[in-house]
Amino acid sequence: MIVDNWRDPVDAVVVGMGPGGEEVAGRLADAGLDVVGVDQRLLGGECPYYGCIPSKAMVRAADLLAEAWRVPGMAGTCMVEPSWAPVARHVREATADWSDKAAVDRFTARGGRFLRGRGRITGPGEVTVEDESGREIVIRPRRAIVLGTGSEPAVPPIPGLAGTPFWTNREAVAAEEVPRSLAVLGGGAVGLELAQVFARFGADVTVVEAAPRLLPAEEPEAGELLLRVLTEAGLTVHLGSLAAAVGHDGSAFTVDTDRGDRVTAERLLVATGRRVDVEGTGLAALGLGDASGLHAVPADDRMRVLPPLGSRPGVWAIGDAVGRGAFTHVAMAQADVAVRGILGEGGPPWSDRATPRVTFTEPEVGAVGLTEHQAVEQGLQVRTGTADLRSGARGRLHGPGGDGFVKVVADTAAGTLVGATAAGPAGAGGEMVSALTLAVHARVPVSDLARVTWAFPTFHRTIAEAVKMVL
Ligand SMILES: Cc1cc2nc3c(=O)[nH]c(=O)nc-3n(C[C@H](O)[C@H](O)[C@H](O)COP(=O)(O)OP(=O)(O)OC[C@H]3O[C@@H](n4cnc5c(N)ncnc54)[C@H](O)[C@@H]3O)c2cc1C
Ligand SMILES: NC(=O)c1ccc[n+]([C@@H]2O[C@H](COP(=O)([O-])OP(=O)(O)OC[C@H]3O[C@@H](n4cnc5c(N)ncnc54)[C@H](O)[C@@H]3O)[C@@H](O)[C@H]2O)c1
Repeated sequence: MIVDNWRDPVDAVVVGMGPGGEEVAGRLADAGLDVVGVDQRLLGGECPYYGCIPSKAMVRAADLLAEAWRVPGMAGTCMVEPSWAPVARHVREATADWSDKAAVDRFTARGGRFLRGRGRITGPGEVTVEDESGREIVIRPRRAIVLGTGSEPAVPPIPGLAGTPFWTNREAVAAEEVPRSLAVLGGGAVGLELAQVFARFGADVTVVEAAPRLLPAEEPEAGELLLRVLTEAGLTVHLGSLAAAVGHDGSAFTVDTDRGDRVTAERLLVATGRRVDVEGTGLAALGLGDASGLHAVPADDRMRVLPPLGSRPGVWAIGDAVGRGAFTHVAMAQADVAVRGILGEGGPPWSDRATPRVTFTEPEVGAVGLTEHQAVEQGLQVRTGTADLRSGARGRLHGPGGDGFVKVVADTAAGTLVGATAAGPAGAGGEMVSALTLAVHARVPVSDLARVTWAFPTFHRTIAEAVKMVL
């Protein structure tokens, strides 16, 4: 093993160059700091290569098909022959064929230096990177170590699963063909977005979800609506079902659930959440307890793991690794807080009070802040209002695919919204929730919201109907 000390002065080392790490490293480089960005895989992380970008390219194609199927009865006749080839091509283009050359060039053009390898903290103020040739490089930055190590698919220890050719999101987005049948473990965002895509392209899809409803982290109304729409479209959904055993005979998977159901499918997608490799960050070298027992990197609301002390650089952590929302916009917002901290600028700390999240199924489910259940659990006096999208003119006109609702959660003592959900046709749920995000973020009094003039005939006029109920 060759161990080398990094010779040039370094101000900051960013370990993990996903959307969060890339933002921190790029902005610090822009500010004139000597920055080394380290990633063991691709500069850009999960989102551009295996997550948001390829999955949304696939969702867009599937939505186009669904709209075309709605032409009969509303706009004439339409012959649609789904083909996966252009989708696979679009995904390859959108991911630059899983090459980060352009991203590395962009980063180095900003003055950063990129090191491909696995980094870990090996002592106070010290990061050791094992590069692809096995060489260990020790870097002692003067100002900051930033952990942006993200998350990876969590694969449950289901008997028989290990060693089978199952898919996670990483294989699913690289699919060159649509499987005849697909079993999906997990009815969260990853599972449902991809389940609907493959079903729309002709796969016979079965979803196995452990919780009693789909999208269990969101309002129950969202899960109920998705269940109805997906089962009407021919998907099979097993709720409250844990996969107890998996088998693979060389051509097909079997999944046996704890409720005695057996699902057989050509492909199996495991979409049961994400895991953070806390131990792999080397946190224990900072004396931060037994890192192997932690599910996320502990950071305060300034994204600090350890503040700078004397000549010792501070340690910051951002993104999926800190376990406070696994979304690209969360990683970017936390990156902004960390950058301001490292550069000694002021500004607000991180808050998830008005963090939006969108599941790009159809109905598309946008949500912000607290669900009703979470608000009650926090001891708030809660009033909710729910209005069907079809109670408005636009929803009624829309025809097939127009299912949706707006639900608002008000804190009656404060007189403001603390959470909201907007579900609607592809594109609409996420866009409708933008207005609600602003309302939660800016703590707009419900009495003011009730006086807003919303354009006619839009889906978002349904917000007015829901808000009336919490006045
Ligand atoms: C299928 C799918 C769809 C998604 N869709 C959306 C969406 O539509 N909208 C949205 O907001 N979010 C979406 N997400 C979530 C989003 O991708 C993540 O929240 C986001 O990528 C997190 O960014 P990050 O910077 O924290 O880390 P990541 O993107 O996870 O990147 C971490 C990087 O760190 C590297 N790394 C880890 N450990 C080390 C180490 N020890 N040394 C060196 N490098 C290391 C990894 O190789 C990786 O490149 C989706 C996720 C998936 C799986
Ligand atoms: N549109 C988006 O913004 C988007 C899209 C995809 C993913 N993401 C992010 O990535 C994260 C991970 O997504 P995900 O869908 O993998 O995780 P998730 O945690 O959202 O959902 C996983 C689901 O799997 C279920 N589950 C767990 N173990 C199971 C088992 N053994 N058998 C059956 N079901 C089981 C859980 O009950 C849960 O509903 C999300 O929380 C989200 O933050 C975001």
